[in-house]
Amino acid sequence: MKNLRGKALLTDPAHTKSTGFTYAERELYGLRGLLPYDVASIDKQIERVLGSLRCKNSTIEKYIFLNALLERNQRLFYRTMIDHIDEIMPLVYTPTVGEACSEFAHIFRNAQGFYISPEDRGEIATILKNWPEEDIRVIVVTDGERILGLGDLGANGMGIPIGKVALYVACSGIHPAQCMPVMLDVGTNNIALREDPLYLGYPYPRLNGDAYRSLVDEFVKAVQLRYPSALIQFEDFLSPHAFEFLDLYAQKVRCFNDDIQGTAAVTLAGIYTSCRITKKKFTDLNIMFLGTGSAASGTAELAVDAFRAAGLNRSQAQKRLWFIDRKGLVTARNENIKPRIKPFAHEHAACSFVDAINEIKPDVLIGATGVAGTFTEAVISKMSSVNERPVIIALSNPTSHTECTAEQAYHWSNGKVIFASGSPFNAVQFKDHLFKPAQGNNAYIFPGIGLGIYASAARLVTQSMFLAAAEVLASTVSEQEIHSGSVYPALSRVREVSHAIAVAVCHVAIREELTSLSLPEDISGYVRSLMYEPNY
Ligand SMILES: NC(=O)c1ccc[n+]([C@@H]2O[C@H](COP(=O)([O-])OP(=O)(O)OC[C@H]3O[C@@H](n4cnc5c(N)ncnc54)[C@H](O)[C@@H]3O)[C@@H](O)[C@H]2O)c1
Ligand SMILES: O=C(O)C[C@H](O)C(=O)O
Ligand SMILES: [Mg+2]
Repeated sequence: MKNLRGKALLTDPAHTKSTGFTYAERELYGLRGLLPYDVASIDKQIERVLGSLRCKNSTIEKYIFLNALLERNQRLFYRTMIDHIDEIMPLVYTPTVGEACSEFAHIFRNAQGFYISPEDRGEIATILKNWPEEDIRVIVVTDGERILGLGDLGANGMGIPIGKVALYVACSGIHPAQCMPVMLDVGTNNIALREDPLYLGYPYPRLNGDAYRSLVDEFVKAVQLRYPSALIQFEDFLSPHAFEFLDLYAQKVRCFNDDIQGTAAVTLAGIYTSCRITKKKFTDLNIMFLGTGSAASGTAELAVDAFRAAGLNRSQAQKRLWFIDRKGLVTARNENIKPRIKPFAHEHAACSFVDAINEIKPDVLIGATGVAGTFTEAVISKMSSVNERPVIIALSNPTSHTECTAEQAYHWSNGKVIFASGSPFNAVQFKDHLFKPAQGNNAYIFPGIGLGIYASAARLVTQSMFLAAAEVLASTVSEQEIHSGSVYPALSRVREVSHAIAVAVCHVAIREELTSLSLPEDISGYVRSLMYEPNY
């Protein structure tokens, strides 16, 4: 415990137990007189935390309160989060984190995470040595250009890596000291931010072209030097940069893009589970996407792998996937089709979104636009008229940017829809049924992927790992959850899910010869032994 004593120990967030120090510890560490009489159990402290939390009037105040707790007492924060994940996750992650990013410069208290600006060019490897931890296993990095559906938030986007790191710890048990949030602050094209006198970031237009790419490259290389065991998670980069960096680095370093690959796996899992409700065969499904960006094309690409694994050839698989953009159906006749969308631009007459649903009759509709209200009543009614049980996944975050709300989905489909959404919604009473929509968020995937990479020390992160993660996630959904309309397991089981995903990742790493570790026979027990449990 770093020989901490007295006030220094009491105020050290990683080591304090606050009122939880026993009398013997108070004697030993020079804490007598520094604490009130009562020795509180962690459960009693949690009760106090929840009492104060629930008095706050707004979600942003709750965010600030929880962040302050994290800075004060790490173990208490994570124990509270793990034990009350349904209540806490939406406050430290999506959707509140969106609000926190928008307000970041105004609610800022203390720097968390690592900031790199263009002025650090040529010195990134050197300044990385300022980070106090020696054994980093997970780095979540953003350049803030596509923060959820909120657009370019510049350095305010740091809230996202901080939130994702909290999920790594709470949802898969990677130790907080081994996770690092990073902001590649290359400027912002958001003029309102640059003009905000309180803005904390590099107050210039975004770097672009070679200047931008070479800074990202320097960062990736510096990480290999300073933290060779780290996994780099690219987060909330705008496409096409998102794809560009994935294509450039995925075969060279231990990295993945969460918006492309993590999202693909969670969405695919939801589709797999929906087949248990609809009784449709997976390989018979037609899937339609609204939006042609990272999340949608990443999902389509993983779906191709899934269809192929289930017996279709590549061309048959691609034909099951359809894209809608702002102008309607993307067909082979369109001009300037994005390279990643080309395989899914099929021969078809041009038509509107609703007409495309009528003609193609997709079983599954996925929204990844970042634009609220794009699943209109006409869209949902049409999905319900061509399907007995339409499957609709509105991925966009935060809640204010969702393609449709859960309430709209159940009402407009007359209770027929199987619905999931990127941001959480409360249960919806429709007629005599209480629907509990599930949260289709990559939070079910990336923590387990990270833990699996940590455990296996795999050199690379591969598509097969995401495919395996999707299968594992789908397999964890219980019959009861399915009955209540959920295609994902309850959040309260997310650690169990992450553990299972990590075990699957280890198996893929062995199968694909990506690890030089000789993993113990009991991989499940081994992975569990790595999971941090915040207790005193
Ligand atoms: N639930 C999750 O786990 C999860 C994961 C990743 C992304 N997302 C969310 O998905 C959204 C999109 O993320 P992305 O990374 O794919 O962004 P992106 O910018 O790469 O893609 C957005 C796409 O939507 C299209 N679009 C915008 N408005 C449209 C409209 N009215 N009609 C049709 N298409 C339209 C854009 O042209 C673009 O192709 C964001 O809100 C993000 O928060 C959710
Ligand atoms: O951050 C989230 O909640 C999911 C996803 O990574 C997103 O960008 O929306
Ligand atoms: Mg994201």
